[in-house]
Amino acid sequence: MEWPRLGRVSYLNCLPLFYALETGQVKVPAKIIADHPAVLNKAFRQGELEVTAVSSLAYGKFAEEALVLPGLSISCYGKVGSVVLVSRVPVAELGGRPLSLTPYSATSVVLLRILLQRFYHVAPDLFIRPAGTPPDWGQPEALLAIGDEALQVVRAGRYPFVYDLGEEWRQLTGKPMVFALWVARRDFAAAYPEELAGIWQALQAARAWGKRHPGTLAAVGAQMLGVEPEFIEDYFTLLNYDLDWPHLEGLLTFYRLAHAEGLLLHPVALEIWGGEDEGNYRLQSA
Ligand SMILES: C=C(O[C@@H]1C=C(C(=O)O)C=C[C@H]1O)C(=O)O
Repeated sequence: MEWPRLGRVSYLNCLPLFYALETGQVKVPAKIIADHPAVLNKAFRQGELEVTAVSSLAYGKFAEEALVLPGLSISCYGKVGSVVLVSRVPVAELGGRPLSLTPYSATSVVLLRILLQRFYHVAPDLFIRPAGTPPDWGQPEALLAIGDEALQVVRAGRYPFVYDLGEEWRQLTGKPMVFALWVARRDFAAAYPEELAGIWQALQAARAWGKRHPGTLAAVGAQMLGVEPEFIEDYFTLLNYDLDWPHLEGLLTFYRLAHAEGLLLHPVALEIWGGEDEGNYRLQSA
């Protein structure tokens, strides 16, 4: 086959995992494709990506088609910086008022709806802004943004009330928030286990490279976003790429609440790829 296609989120949040791959410091046997999470979710389902980051919520919907790569995620424990609700008024006053949702996310939209229903007890008038429009399109009272857009919206400081959804989730559940998982198509894992192992190892090696070079990542990220390196260095300390027990607990809690609120139609049977020789590991959300 041609080189497998490896999807990454096109935001700074993936720079610590991908910089070493994209600059050739670590070789990866795959073709890298960068896009918004919502686009990657869809491309994976359509068979256009063999391995990719997908929104955790999206995985919950099509778990039977995908295996989760072990030890990898896009997560936070507490503040994340790049998944935010910003508002002109306190969230408790948003009832019936227009709240714009990013078109690029799956997890964060459901996370926000869980928070609105269970935590804030308020029902704003939610609408999804069209792709390609700026975050304040339609002059909403409040808006949900993710990724670099979220970083920029917060920095611009035009909204007095800022709710970091990683932090809000921690306050509600005490758990890490897993925004995205890395998944492989089942047919690809079955037919090309060595290739998949090669991609997984490259991701781990690239991430280790990133940990050893925080100054380089901060400088590169700063240039991409047009901000000072210290800002990016601080931001990267908020992001976490592990998938340990606390993450899995956070993920299962997220699936359970999404299901309870009618935002996910069924519980999720999670299956983590065991590598070339080990069996897969199965977990079931309540
Ligand atoms: C932490 C983030 O998490 C992201 C949020 C996602 C979602 O809401 O579906 C998916 C992937 C991540 O990019 C971010 O966007 O910065």
